[in-house]
Amino acid sequence: MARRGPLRWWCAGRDEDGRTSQDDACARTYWGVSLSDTKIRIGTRGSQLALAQASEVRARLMAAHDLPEDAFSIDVISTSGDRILDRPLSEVGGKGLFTKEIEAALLDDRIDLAVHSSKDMATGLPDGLEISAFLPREDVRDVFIGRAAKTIAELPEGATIGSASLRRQAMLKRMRPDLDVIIFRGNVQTRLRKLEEGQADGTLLAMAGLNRMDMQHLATEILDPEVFPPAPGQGAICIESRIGDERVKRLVEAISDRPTTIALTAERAFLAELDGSCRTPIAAHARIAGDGTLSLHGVILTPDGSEMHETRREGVVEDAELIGRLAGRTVLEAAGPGFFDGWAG
Ligand SMILES: NCc1[nH]cc(CCC(=O)O)c1CC(=O)O
Repeated sequence: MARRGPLRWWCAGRDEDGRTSQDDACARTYWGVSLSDTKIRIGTRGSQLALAQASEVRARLMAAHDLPEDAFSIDVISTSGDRILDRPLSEVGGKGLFTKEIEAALLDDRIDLAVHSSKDMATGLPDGLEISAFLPREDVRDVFIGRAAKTIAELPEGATIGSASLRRQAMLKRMRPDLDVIIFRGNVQTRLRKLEEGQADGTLLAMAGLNRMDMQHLATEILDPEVFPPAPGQGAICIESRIGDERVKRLVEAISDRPTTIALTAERAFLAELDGSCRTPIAAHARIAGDGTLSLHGVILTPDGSEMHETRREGVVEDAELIGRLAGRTVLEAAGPGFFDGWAG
């Protein structure tokens, strides 16, 4: 892959007297390469949540490597998922929608690393790219934001709930078959505006996103992940980069979180085993207990919630991938061959 010039890295270095200067004389040597004029380009979507996540990555990298803010640029890339707002994701082509254009920028060497919500990432990445780090996981739970009532249980008969997530729709329908779920696409701000306009009596969002935008006060009910398990990867920011880009690899290694990486390995293996896309309601939640045991809760449902298969599996963290795969196989077997027919389309 073509690389831009020498491996130099812009750095507002400090000389011995603490003065800040930017010339080569002050450039520190970083992993044997001189720090000079090249910024680390962070690619991200442009939503408020995406920008909050990109800033968090930048802040962690600055702290881990003692770098100034302007050693980085945050480059906003618009994705088809941001532009197509009138159809559910499952109809327009699934998970790749929020990542395709950003991955193209990585492959073209227009950015150096991409910041994503892990739950928006397909299990198969384009050739040449890898997930090089998972950040420490935020709250994994879903929340209900209600207008007609504070909790799902208290909603009036036949209330309308806005959501674009098949998983949330299926689990809601399972709890309350009388509810009417309508498509709510768009970023968090768009969905909240639709709710305010009265287009629905409530919506469901991830606590993690609200926390990152300092909007946690909007939640009227926090849902128990045992009863309402999250999407695989929910609450975890990941960094995607080019395979073989040693500079980025070493840069992000310092902010990678091991427990999150292990949990996400299990959840994403579960998803991969089910060949999960946005067309399949799938939930998965992996945790590491105090004694170091990894446990995974995996669920699949029909979109109307009428049928659900779940499994729980435990093991050692080294078996994260295997635990996810076996859990996937277990629910597939329980569901039987006809489960995905008819609606998986
Ligand atoms: N598909 C949108 C999306 N992707 C990740 C999050 C939340 C943040 C996270 O899970 O890390 C959201 C919004 C939501 O579901 O409320």
